[in-house]
Amino acid sequence: MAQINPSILSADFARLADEARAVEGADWLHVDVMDNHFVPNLTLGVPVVESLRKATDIPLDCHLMIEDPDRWAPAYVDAGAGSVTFHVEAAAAPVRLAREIRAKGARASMALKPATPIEPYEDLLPELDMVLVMTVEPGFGGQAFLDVTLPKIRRTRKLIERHGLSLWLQVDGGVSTATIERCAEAGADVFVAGSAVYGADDPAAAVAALREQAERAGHPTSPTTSG
Ligand SMILES: O=C(CO)[C@@H](O)[C@H](O)COP(=O)(O)O
Ligand SMILES: [Co+2]
Repeated sequence: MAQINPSILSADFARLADEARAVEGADWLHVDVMDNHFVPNLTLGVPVVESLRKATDIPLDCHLMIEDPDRWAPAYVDAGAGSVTFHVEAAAAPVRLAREIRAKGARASMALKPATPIEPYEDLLPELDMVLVMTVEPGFGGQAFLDVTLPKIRRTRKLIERHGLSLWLQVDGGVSTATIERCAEAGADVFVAGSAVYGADDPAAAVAALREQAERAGHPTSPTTSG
């Protein structure tokens, strides 16, 4: 089944608990952590993740857009994240970091900015539970989807298949009813959507519509779309 992860970056930060509950049919809640160094924007950190964990039953998918994730990522597992994504461009020791995240009980995920190729990191795939291919430059919600990332989604799906792995392949940035089919056809099976969900009159209905569209277009061999 295709998974839809609403990004709270597009939610009302003064009402985060309510905003989390507004999408309770969603698979994961995507939490964008930005440090104003790795990206030119600042959002939230460990205490907010701890509070969100208490406020909702949806598992938390923390996307760390921060420098030195080797140092900070484990604290997000302790705070209650079920999945922690670090940017490979920022990680000093990605294998060690992925192992540490998994050893602490969360899913480990590696993100790639639009211009970062997957091929140099092929050997890391068995250490991971998910790869995130960014479909906009990280830092802000509401940006236009970058079509130039579609070939990388396809190549990443092929590498996952070649290695016989059941990794999830997440896309994040500009995902909407206008772009989700292209992502699903290319092989993505986990879809982050911020403005397309929280900008809708009925966020829960927007999640359901996106999921249905992704499943119809889904790549036949991706583990989450083939049942
Ligand atoms: O990580 C990021 C942005 O850096 C995302 O998770 C955005 O929050 C997605 O927002 P939309 O592009 O869907 O509005
Ligand atoms: Co994100």
